[in-house]
Amino acid sequence: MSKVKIVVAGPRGNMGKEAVKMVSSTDEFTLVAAVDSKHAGMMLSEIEGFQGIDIPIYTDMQQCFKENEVDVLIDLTAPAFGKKHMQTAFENGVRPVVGTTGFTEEDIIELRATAEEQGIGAIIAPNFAIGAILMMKFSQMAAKYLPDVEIIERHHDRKLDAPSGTAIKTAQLISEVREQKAQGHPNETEELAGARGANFEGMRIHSVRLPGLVAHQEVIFGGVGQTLTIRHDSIDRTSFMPGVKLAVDAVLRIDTLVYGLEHIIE
Ligand SMILES: NC(=O)C1=CN([C@@H]2O[C@H](COP(=O)(O)OP(=O)(O)OC[C@H]3O[C@@H](n4cnc5c(N)ncnc54)[C@H](O)[C@@H]3O)[C@@H](O)[C@H]2O)C=CC1
Ligand SMILES: O=C(O)C1=N[C@H](C(=O)O)C[C@H](O)C1
Repeated sequence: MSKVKIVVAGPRGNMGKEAVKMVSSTDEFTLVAAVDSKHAGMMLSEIEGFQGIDIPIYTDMQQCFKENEVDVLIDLTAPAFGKKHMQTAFENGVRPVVGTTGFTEEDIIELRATAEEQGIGAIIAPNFAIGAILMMKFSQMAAKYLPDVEIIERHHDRKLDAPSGTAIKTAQLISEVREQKAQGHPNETEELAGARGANFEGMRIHSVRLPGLVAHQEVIFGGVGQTLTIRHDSIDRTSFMPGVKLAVDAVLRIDTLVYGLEHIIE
Protein backbone atom coordinates (compact mmCIF):
# COMPACT_ATOMS: atom_id res chain seq x y z
CA MET A 1 0.00 0.00 0.00
CA SER A 2 1.36 3.46 -0.84
CA LYS A 3 2.25 5.79 2.01
CA VAL A 4 0.01 8.73 2.95
CA LYS A 5 1.70 11.91 1.67
CA ILE A 6 1.47 14.62 4.30
CA VAL A 7 2.23 18.35 4.60
CA VAL A 8 2.49 19.89 8.09
CA ALA A 9 1.63 23.60 8.41
CA GLY A 10 3.21 25.29 11.44
CA PRO A 11 6.18 22.87 11.85
CA ARG A 12 8.11 25.08 14.29
CA GLY A 13 5.19 25.50 16.71
CA ASN A 14 4.53 23.57 19.93
CA MET A 15 2.19 21.19 18.13
CA GLY A 16 3.81 21.29 14.70
CA LYS A 17 7.12 19.99 16.09
CA GLU A 18 5.37 16.98 17.61
CA ALA A 19 3.41 16.39 14.40
CA VAL A 20 6.61 16.43 12.31
CA LYS A 21 8.09 13.83 14.68
CA MET A 22 4.96 11.68 14.63
CA VAL A 23 4.62 11.75 10.82
CA SER A 24 8.35 11.09 10.28
CA SER A 25 8.31 8.11 12.62
CA THR A 26 5.10 6.50 11.28
CA ASP A 27 5.79 3.81 8.67
CA GLU A 28 2.60 4.35 6.66
CA PHE A 29 3.09 8.15 6.45
CA THR A 30 5.58 10.21 4.47
CA LEU A 31 6.25 13.90 5.15
CA VAL A 32 6.59 15.65 1.79
CA ALA A 33 6.80 19.35 2.75
CA ALA A 34 6.09 21.93 5.44
CA VAL A 35 4.25 25.26 5.28
CA ASP A 36 5.68 27.84 7.62
CA SER A 37 5.24 31.59 8.18
CA LYS A 38 8.91 32.05 7.19
CA HIS A 39 11.96 30.20 5.76
CA ALA A 40 10.57 29.80 2.20
CA GLY A 41 13.05 27.93 0.00
CA MET A 42 14.93 26.39 2.90
CA MET A 43 14.92 22.73 3.86
CA LEU A 44 13.42 21.83 7.24
CA SER A 45 16.69 20.02 8.07
CA GLU A 46 18.46 23.42 8.05
CA ILE A 47 16.44 24.48 11.11
CA GLU A 48 17.61 23.50 14.57
CA GLY A 49 15.77 20.51 15.92
CA PHE A 50 14.88 19.05 12.51
CA GLN A 51 18.20 17.45 11.54
CA GLY A 52 17.77 14.71 8.93
CA ILE A 53 14.26 15.83 7.89
CA ASP A 54 15.02 16.79 4.29
CA ILE A 55 11.79 18.33 3.09
CA PRO A 56 11.18 21.74 1.50
CA ILE A 57 9.57 24.64 3.38
CA TYR A 58 6.99 26.83 1.66
CA THR A 59 5.33 29.98 2.88
CA ASP A 60 2.82 29.80 0.01
CA MET A 61 0.45 26.85 0.52
CA GLN A 62 -0.84 27.04 -3.07
CA GLN A 63 2.70 26.67 -4.37
CA CYS A 64 3.34 23.80 -1.97
CA PHE A 65 0.32 21.89 -3.30
CA LYS A 66 1.17 22.67 -6.94
CA GLU A 67 4.74 21.41 -6.60
CA ASN A 68 4.06 18.30 -4.50
CA GLU A 69 1.63 15.40 -4.60
CA VAL A 70 -0.17 15.65 -1.26
CA ASP A 71 -2.93 13.54 0.32
CA VAL A 72 -3.35 15.24 3.71
CA LEU A 73 -2.62 18.65 5.23
CA ILE A 74 -2.10 18.71 9.01
CA ASP A 75 -2.74 22.31 10.04
CA LEU A 76 -1.44 23.48 13.43
CA THR A 77 -1.00 27.20 12.89
CA ALA A 78 -3.05 30.08 14.30
CA PRO A 79 -6.76 30.96 14.53
CA ALA A 80 -6.45 33.65 11.83
CA PHE A 81 -5.31 31.11 9.19
CA GLY A 82 -7.15 27.82 9.74
CA LYS A 83 -10.11 28.61 7.49
CA LYS A 84 -8.02 29.95 4.60
CA HIS A 85 -5.70 26.93 4.81
CA MET A 86 -8.67 24.57 4.61
CA GLN A 87 -10.04 26.38 1.56
CA THR A 88 -6.63 26.15 -0.14
CA ALA A 89 -6.49 22.43 0.66
CA PHE A 90 -9.97 21.88 -0.83
CA GLU A 91 -9.03 23.81 -3.98
CA ASN A 92 -6.12 21.41 -4.46
CA GLY A 93 -7.96 18.17 -3.63
CA VAL A 94 -6.00 17.81 -0.36
CA ARG A 95 -7.75 16.47 2.76
CA PRO A 96 -7.27 18.76 5.78
CA VAL A 97 -6.79 17.52 9.36
CA VAL A 98 -7.02 20.68 11.41
CA GLY A 99 -6.13 21.14 15.06
CA THR A 100 -5.96 24.91 14.72
CA THR A 101 -8.72 26.53 16.77
CA GLY A 102 -10.85 29.65 16.25
CA PHE A 103 -13.55 28.37 13.86
CA THR A 104 -17.06 29.80 14.22
CA GLU A 105 -20.17 27.64 13.77
CA GLU A 106 -20.76 29.50 10.47
CA ASP A 107 -17.20 28.66 9.29
CA ILE A 108 -17.85 25.00 9.95
CA ILE A 109 -21.16 25.01 8.04
CA GLU A 110 -19.51 26.76 5.08
CA LEU A 111 -16.46 24.47 5.06
CA ARG A 112 -18.63 21.35 5.37
CA ALA A 113 -20.65 22.48 2.32
CA THR A 114 -17.42 22.86 0.33
CA ALA A 115 -16.12 19.46 1.48
CA GLU A 116 -19.38 17.78 0.45
CA GLU A 117 -19.58 19.61 -2.91
CA GLN A 118 -16.10 18.36 -3.70
CA GLY A 119 -16.43 14.96 -2.00
CA ILE A 120 -13.29 15.61 0.06
CA GLY A 121 -12.90 14.43 3.64
CA ALA A 122 -11.87 16.96 6.29
CA ILE A 123 -11.52 16.90 10.07
CA ILE A 124 -11.49 19.82 12.48
CA ALA A 125 -10.59 18.55 15.95
CA PRO A 126 -10.56 21.16 18.73
CA ASN A 127 -8.72 18.59 20.84
CA PHE A 128 -6.85 15.47 19.67
CA ALA A 129 -6.24 14.00 23.15
CA ILE A 130 -8.33 10.89 23.87
CA GLY A 131 -8.69 11.95 27.53
CA ALA A 132 -10.13 15.29 26.45
CA ILE A 133 -12.62 13.58 24.14
CA LEU A 134 -13.72 11.40 27.07
CA MET A 135 -13.97 14.48 29.32
CA MET A 136 -16.32 16.06 26.76
CA LYS A 137 -18.40 12.90 26.36
CA PHE A 138 -18.68 12.39 30.13
CA SER A 139 -19.65 16.05 30.51
CA GLN A 140 -22.43 15.65 27.97
CA MET A 141 -23.69 12.59 29.90
CA ALA A 142 -23.57 14.43 33.23
CA ALA A 143 -25.36 17.53 31.92
CA LYS A 144 -28.56 15.54 31.40
CA TYR A 145 -28.78 15.08 35.16
CA LEU A 146 -26.90 18.15 36.43
CA PRO A 147 -27.68 21.04 34.04
CA ASP A 148 -25.92 23.77 36.06
CA VAL A 149 -22.37 23.81 34.74
CA GLU A 150 -19.34 26.06 34.54
CA ILE A 151 -16.18 25.36 32.53
CA ILE A 152 -12.73 26.42 33.64
CA GLU A 153 -10.02 26.00 31.00
CA ARG A 154 -6.37 26.65 31.78
CA HIS A 155 -3.66 27.12 29.15
CA HIS A 156 -0.13 28.39 28.64
CA ASP A 157 0.17 32.15 28.23
CA ARG A 158 1.20 31.99 24.54
CA LYS A 159 -2.29 30.90 23.54
CA LEU A 160 -3.97 33.37 21.14
CA ASP A 161 -7.64 32.45 21.47
CA ALA A 162 -10.02 32.44 24.43
CA PRO A 163 -12.04 30.54 25.29
CA SER A 164 -10.22 27.46 24.01
CA GLY A 165 -11.64 25.42 21.15
CA THR A 166 -12.10 22.56 23.60
CA ALA A 167 -14.17 24.69 26.00
CA ILE A 168 -16.41 25.86 23.16
CA LYS A 169 -16.83 22.29 21.87
CA THR A 170 -17.64 21.08 25.40
CA ALA A 171 -20.31 23.78 25.76
CA GLN A 172 -21.75 22.88 22.33
CA LEU A 173 -21.98 19.18 23.28
CA ILE A 174 -23.63 20.03 26.60
CA SER A 175 -26.10 22.37 24.88
CA GLU A 176 -27.26 19.41 22.74
CA VAL A 177 -28.70 17.78 25.87
CA ARG A 178 -29.78 20.68 28.06
CA GLU A 179 -32.23 23.52 27.65
CA GLN A 180 -30.83 27.05 27.55
CA LYS A 181 -30.67 28.07 31.21
CA ALA A 182 -29.58 31.22 33.03
CA GLN A 183 -27.28 30.29 35.90
CA GLY A 184 -26.37 32.03 39.12
CA HIS A 185 -28.56 34.58 40.93
CA PRO A 186 -31.09 36.29 38.62
CA ASN A 187 -30.00 39.66 40.08
CA GLU A 188 -26.25 39.02 40.08
CA THR A 189 -23.98 41.85 38.92
CA GLU A 190 -20.37 41.95 37.79
CA GLU A 191 -18.41 44.43 39.88
CA LEU A 192 -15.51 43.90 37.48
CA ALA A 193 -16.39 43.23 33.80
CA GLY A 194 -15.84 39.59 32.89
CA ALA A 195 -15.95 38.31 36.46
CA ARG A 196 -18.60 35.72 35.56
CA GLY A 197 -16.75 34.58 32.45
CA ALA A 198 -18.05 34.14 28.89
CA ASN A 199 -21.70 33.21 28.50
CA PHE A 200 -22.55 30.25 26.23
CA GLU A 201 -26.32 29.72 26.42
CA GLY A 202 -26.17 30.43 30.15
CA MET A 203 -23.09 28.25 30.79
CA ARG A 204 -20.11 30.22 32.04
CA ILE A 205 -16.64 29.64 30.60
CA HIS A 206 -13.56 30.93 32.43
CA SER A 207 -10.14 31.12 30.74
CA VAL A 208 -6.92 31.07 32.76
CA ARG A 209 -3.60 31.86 31.02
CA LEU A 210 -0.34 31.26 32.90
CA PRO A 211 3.22 30.24 32.12
CA GLY A 212 3.85 26.66 33.20
CA LEU A 213 0.46 25.39 32.05
CA VAL A 214 -0.03 23.20 28.95
CA ALA A 215 -3.76 22.46 28.38
CA HIS A 216 -6.23 21.69 31.17
CA GLN A 217 -9.98 21.82 31.64
CA GLU A 218 -12.44 21.28 34.47
CA VAL A 219 -16.15 20.97 33.89
CA ILE A 220 -17.93 21.59 37.19
CA PHE A 221 -21.55 20.56 37.68
CA GLY A 222 -23.63 21.70 40.65
CA GLY A 223 -26.73 20.00 42.05
CA VAL A 224 -28.58 20.12 45.32
CA GLY A 225 -26.04 19.34 48.05
CA GLN A 226 -23.36 18.13 45.62
CA THR A 227 -20.91 19.03 42.87
CA LEU A 228 -19.28 16.86 40.22
CA THR A 229 -15.97 17.84 38.59
CA ILE A 230 -14.72 16.23 35.38
CA ARG A 231 -11.13 17.20 34.69
CA HIS A 232 -8.58 16.56 31.97
CA ASP A 233 -4.93 17.58 31.85
CA SER A 234 -2.56 17.45 28.89
CA ILE A 235 0.79 17.68 30.63
CA ASP A 236 2.72 17.11 27.41
CA ARG A 237 1.85 17.74 23.76
CA THR A 238 2.65 14.12 22.89
CA SER A 239 -0.86 13.53 24.35
CA PHE A 240 -2.32 14.90 21.11
CA MET A 241 -0.39 12.78 18.61
CA PRO A 242 -2.31 9.46 18.69
CA GLY A 243 -5.42 11.53 17.87
CA VAL A 244 -3.67 13.30 14.99
CA LYS A 245 -2.64 9.92 13.56
CA LEU A 246 -6.16 8.56 13.98
CA ALA A 247 -7.57 11.64 12.21
CA VAL A 248 -5.18 11.22 9.26
CA ASP A 249 -6.29 7.60 8.87
CA ALA A 250 -9.96 8.59 9.17
CA VAL A 251 -9.91 11.58 6.82
CA LEU A 252 -8.96 9.29 3.92
CA ARG A 253 -12.19 7.33 4.39
CA ILE A 254 -14.77 10.16 4.60
CA ASP A 255 -16.25 12.62 2.11
CA THR A 256 -17.59 15.29 4.45
CA LEU A 257 -16.24 17.53 7.20
CA VAL A 258 -16.21 16.01 10.67
CA TYR A 259 -16.01 18.47 13.57
CA GLY A 260 -14.71 16.73 16.69
CA LEU A 261 -12.87 13.44 17.13
CA GLU A 262 -15.79 12.08 19.18
CA HIS A 263 -17.38 11.28 15.79
CA ILE A 264 -14.39 9.13 14.85
CA ILE A 265 -13.73 7.41 18.19
CA GLU A 266 -16.68 5.12 18.89
N1 LIG B 1 -6.53 20.29 18.42
C1 LIG B 1 -5.64 20.11 19.39
O1 LIG B 1 -5.57 19.05 20.03
C2 LIG B 1 -4.70 21.21 19.69
C3 LIG B 1 -4.84 22.39 19.04
N2 LIG B 1 -3.99 23.41 19.27
C4 LIG B 1 -4.18 24.58 18.44
O2 LIG B 1 -3.20 24.51 17.41
C5 LIG B 1 -2.79 25.82 17.05
C6 LIG B 1 -1.27 25.92 17.21
O3 LIG B 1 -0.93 25.78 18.56
P1 LIG B 1 0.59 25.84 19.04
O4 LIG B 1 1.39 24.84 18.29
O5 LIG B 1 0.58 25.83 20.51
O6 LIG B 1 0.98 27.30 18.52
P2 LIG B 1 2.43 27.90 18.23
O7 LIG B 1 2.28 29.38 18.23
O8 LIG B 1 3.45 27.25 19.10
O9 LIG B 1 2.72 27.41 16.73
C7 LIG B 1 2.08 27.89 15.58
C8 LIG B 1 3.07 27.85 14.45
O10 LIG B 1 2.38 28.16 13.25
C9 LIG B 1 3.16 29.05 12.48
N3 LIG B 1 2.26 29.83 11.64
C10 LIG B 1 1.49 30.89 12.01
N4 LIG B 1 0.82 31.35 10.93
C11 LIG B 1 1.15 30.55 9.90
C12 LIG B 1 0.78 30.52 8.53
N5 LIG B 1 -0.09 31.39 8.02
N6 LIG B 1 1.32 29.57 7.75
C13 LIG B 1 2.18 28.68 8.25
N7 LIG B 1 2.59 28.66 9.54
C14 LIG B 1 2.06 29.58 10.34
C15 LIG B 1 3.91 29.90 13.50
O11 LIG B 1 5.08 30.44 12.92
C16 LIG B 1 4.21 28.88 14.60
O12 LIG B 1 5.45 28.24 14.37
C17 LIG B 1 -3.59 26.77 17.93
O13 LIG B 1 -4.73 27.20 17.23
C18 LIG B 1 -3.98 25.91 19.12
O14 LIG B 1 -5.16 26.34 19.74
C19 LIG B 1 -2.97 23.31 20.16
C20 LIG B 1 -2.80 22.16 20.88
C21 LIG B 1 -3.67 21.01 20.71
O1 LIG C 1 -3.54 26.19 22.34
C1 LIG C 1 -3.44 25.10 22.95
O2 LIG C 1 -2.43 24.79 23.58
C2 LIG C 1 -4.55 24.15 22.86
N1 LIG C 1 -5.54 24.43 22.07
C3 LIG C 1 -6.69 23.62 21.86
C4 LIG C 1 -7.92 24.36 22.34
O3 LIG C 1 -8.02 25.59 22.11
O4 LIG C 1 -8.79 23.73 22.91
C5 LIG C 1 -6.55 22.23 22.41
C6 LIG C 1 -5.80 22.15 23.69
O5 LIG C 1 -6.61 22.66 24.69
C7 LIG C 1 -4.48 22.89 23.62
